[in-house]
Amino acid sequence: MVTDALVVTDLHVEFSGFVAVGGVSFDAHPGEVRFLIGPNGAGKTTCIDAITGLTRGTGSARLGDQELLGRPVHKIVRLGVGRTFQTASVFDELTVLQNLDIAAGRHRRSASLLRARRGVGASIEHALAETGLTGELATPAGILSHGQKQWLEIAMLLVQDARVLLLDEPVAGMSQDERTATGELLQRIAAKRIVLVVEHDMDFMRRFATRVTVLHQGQVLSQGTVAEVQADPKVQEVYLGTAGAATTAAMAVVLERED
Ligand SMILES: Nc1ncnc2c1ncn2[C@@H]1O[C@H](COP(=O)(O)OP(=O)(O)OP(=O)(O)O)[C@@H](O)[C@H]1O
Repeated sequence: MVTDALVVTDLHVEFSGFVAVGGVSFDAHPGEVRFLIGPNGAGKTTCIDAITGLTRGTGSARLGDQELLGRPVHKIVRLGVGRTFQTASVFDELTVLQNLDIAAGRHRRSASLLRARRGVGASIEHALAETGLTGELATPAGILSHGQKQWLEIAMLLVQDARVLLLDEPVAGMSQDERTATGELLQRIAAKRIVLVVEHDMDFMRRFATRVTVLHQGQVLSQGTVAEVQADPKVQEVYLGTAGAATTAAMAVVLERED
């Protein structure tokens, strides 16, 4: 399965007259780990919210020949667009397998959990192996490490066979090893699916992004490879100037390393 491109054109989102996203265009293809970065309030999450139908946007967001904007959330999910949130939204009291069952739309009675392994479907088996969670099948999600919870969310999207994975700050709060494992996981997933990552972590972006779009105040500031974006004086000004205090230090480190 190789999916079509996601093409966002002239996306606008307003909140009571405030322009949060003011004409953003970018595209994402299978085979690349696509990053959306920018200072706090740049409009990154709002772009994802609009693409997934949580927020009303105008312009266009097409997956292949299907327009996503204007469709209800469940129809967009059915077209194969999945997302994660900044805070993992797994069911803590349920096991890893039960969470994956829910994602797969399956209902498994408690008694059958005892024979859980035998009843694991191929798609769940694959998602568990891909995300390194095979050994955690019967673990309640609530006691997984922070990184494992994020991987479970990604596994849930794989079980749903999402063609597009929109990931909002997937490595926030992760250890260095977990970040590396996540980056490698995203590279594997991106071979056949569209992976779009919203991140603040510049080191992670630098290691794993194939193409980057930099947003600033609801507009595209710069777009290109990591090297191109880092060399762009506009990006340097935003990250090293007055804007984006939270990410300035991180970007500065990246820029220094590039020298
Ligand atoms: N529901 C809403 N109502 C009003 N304003 C909103 C709403 N959601 C977002 N905004 C505003 O839109 C702008 C863009 O927010 P958004 O969350 O998309 O930024 P972001 O780039 O994802 O930032 P961060 O990195 O801090 O998550 C911000 O100024 C934010 O305050």
